[in-house]
Amino acid sequence: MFTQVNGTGNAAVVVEDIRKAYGDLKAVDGVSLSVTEGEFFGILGPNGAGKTTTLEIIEGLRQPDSGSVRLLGESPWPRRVSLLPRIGVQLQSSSFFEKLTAREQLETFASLYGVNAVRANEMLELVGLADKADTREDKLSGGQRQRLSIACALVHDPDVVFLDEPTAALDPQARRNLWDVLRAIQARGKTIVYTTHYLDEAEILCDRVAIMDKGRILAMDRPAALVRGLDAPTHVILELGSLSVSDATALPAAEDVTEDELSLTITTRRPADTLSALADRGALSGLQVRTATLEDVFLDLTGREYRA
Ligand SMILES: Nc1ncnc2c1ncn2[C@@H]1O[C@H](COP(=O)(O)OP(=O)(O)OP(=O)(O)O)[C@@H](O)[C@H]1O
Repeated sequence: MFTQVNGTGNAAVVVEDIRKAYGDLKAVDGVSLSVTEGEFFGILGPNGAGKTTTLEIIEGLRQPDSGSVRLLGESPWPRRVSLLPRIGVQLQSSSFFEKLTAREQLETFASLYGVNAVRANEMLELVGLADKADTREDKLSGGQRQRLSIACALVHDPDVVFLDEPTAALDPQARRNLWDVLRAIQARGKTIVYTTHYLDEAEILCDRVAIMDKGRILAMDRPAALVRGLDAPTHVILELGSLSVSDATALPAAEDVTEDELSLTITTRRPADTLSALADRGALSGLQVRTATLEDVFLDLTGREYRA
């Protein structure tokens, strides 16, 4: 009934060649992907890349012009009621019931799904809002409201959770708190499909990512595999004065050495060799190591600097 993906498990989502145009604009231009059950899958890309449109087509909220989607083995379009209890959807702009507290919002969603209201408290715990249970939604901070909307998407214990830019517009601390929530959701065995324009975040959270630009997927793999595939050099940065430029240049695998008023930077493609030689010399003071990131992958794929 489900399609096997690389023999690792069942496919929760299978998308084949979906397209959606708005007039002349090809918002989604031939996207194919599959997501395995239990996987944390990220759809990444700058504003306007087509992430939301892709997600909404998978969720069954939008009809593609062509192509096919299987969600938990079923076609989500036209709207399929049997799928609704099995999927949780958090939209970019979440709407709540007016004048209800956080707990009441969740209890209302729970009752719509015929779920025991006890789940409301569990969800408040999961998203770290237990102490805000009796606070009205319009009195919550932006980050707390995001977490409440995720709790609402989860209250009926769906198998697949869709989150559209859940960490957008959050301050760094709130983003990190939400990462813990997302990890906790995955630890419960849920499949997560989420969009973000934060490449650094996706690199940390996702099992696999699809990098989108202008309606197309440019690359899809584990973040580490995408970065490794670049064969980009590592920068080993030391405190100024820990080593002379000529000594640094003579280190094994050192390709380039530069100095500025604060630090000495050694460029290498074999960081282990360079670092062990530095350790032998006791010259590791102020050590920082910078490897390539998904932003470098985006630059490599598009020839443009990544701008969220
Ligand atoms: N209903 C619509 N009518 C016309 N154009 C649309 C509509 N929805 C989206 N678009 C356009 O399609 C393109 C893709 O939009 P989409 O929202 O899918 O991108 P996105 O990657 O999610 O961007 P963002 O991060 O800004 O949400 C954009 O150029 C957008 O302006």
